[in-house]
Amino acid sequence: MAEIVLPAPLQTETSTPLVIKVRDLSVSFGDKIILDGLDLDVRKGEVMGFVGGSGMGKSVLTRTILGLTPKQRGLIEVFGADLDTLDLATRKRLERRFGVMFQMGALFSGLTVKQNVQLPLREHLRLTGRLADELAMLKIELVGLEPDAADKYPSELSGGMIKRAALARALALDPELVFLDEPTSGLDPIGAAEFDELIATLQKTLGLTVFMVTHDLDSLYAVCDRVAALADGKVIATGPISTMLASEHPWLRNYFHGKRARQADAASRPQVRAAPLPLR
Ligand SMILES: Nc1ncnc2c1ncn2[C@@H]1O[C@H](COP(=O)(O)OP(=O)(O)OP(=O)(O)O)[C@@H](O)[C@H]1O
Repeated sequence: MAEIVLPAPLQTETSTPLVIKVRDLSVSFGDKIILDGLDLDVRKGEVMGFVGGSGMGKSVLTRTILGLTPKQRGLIEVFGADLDTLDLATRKRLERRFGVMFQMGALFSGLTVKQNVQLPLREHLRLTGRLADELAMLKIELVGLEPDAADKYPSELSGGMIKRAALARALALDPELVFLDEPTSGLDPIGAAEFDELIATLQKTLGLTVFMVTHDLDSLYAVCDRVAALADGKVIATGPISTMLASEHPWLRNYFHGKRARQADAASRPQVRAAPLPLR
């Protein structure tokens, strides 16, 4: 019997596959409710910026998606799989598909940059020492560090170098999805702009999906395709910057129309602040 070939489904914007799907997520610590029925979609190939007031639960959401913080209720799917239901081996295989850059880099202080970058390689792959060295050096170069940074310890690095080393570690396993928790915090404006540019370039060239928690308005303008905003335990708005600017929600009005917001908006104009990717 002849094989029936079905046409490939149309990939409209709304049918872009979801890399992260969160539904009705609730997380509490004791009687303190942090996330309360939160829904979120992150689409394949996009940079999603995640914003919200300090202490609102951005890092808690990231850690819950990663399976590091337990949830009380709700569904979380990463690459279409509910991490809670996977056996250990399947879960490990899935975890190889995402990389994480924690707040402030979170490098191991007793390990060199190269050894830090090699940690995920050693955890997930059986490599010879030489191959692990070569792969780590590739990642170190990929993030714009000089080769001599490889043998330095975190205490010998500048803030910007620490961020780059942490990004190299997050990219060690060639992930499809990268979580970045406040990647530009603590950097001066020039360092932050360079880091934004690096993220945008890597996202484009490696075809990454990026979930980026940030307070940095410049990063939102320069790097993100869409933004999701967190308040009162829920995502209160999702969309491109234009959606955020049009929102009447008091927190969003304050965040996107306050004094610092106007500076970021002005700085995102050509020639003033490098915008590596056009806003979509
Ligand atoms: N393990 C934990 N036990 C108890 N409370 C916690 C725990 N982790 C986080 N919290 C609380 O959850 C709330 C949200 O914290 P989270 O770090 O997610 O905030 P955030 O939005 O990332 O803040 P910031 O922007 O300042 O980093 C805070 O009140 C924090 O104290």
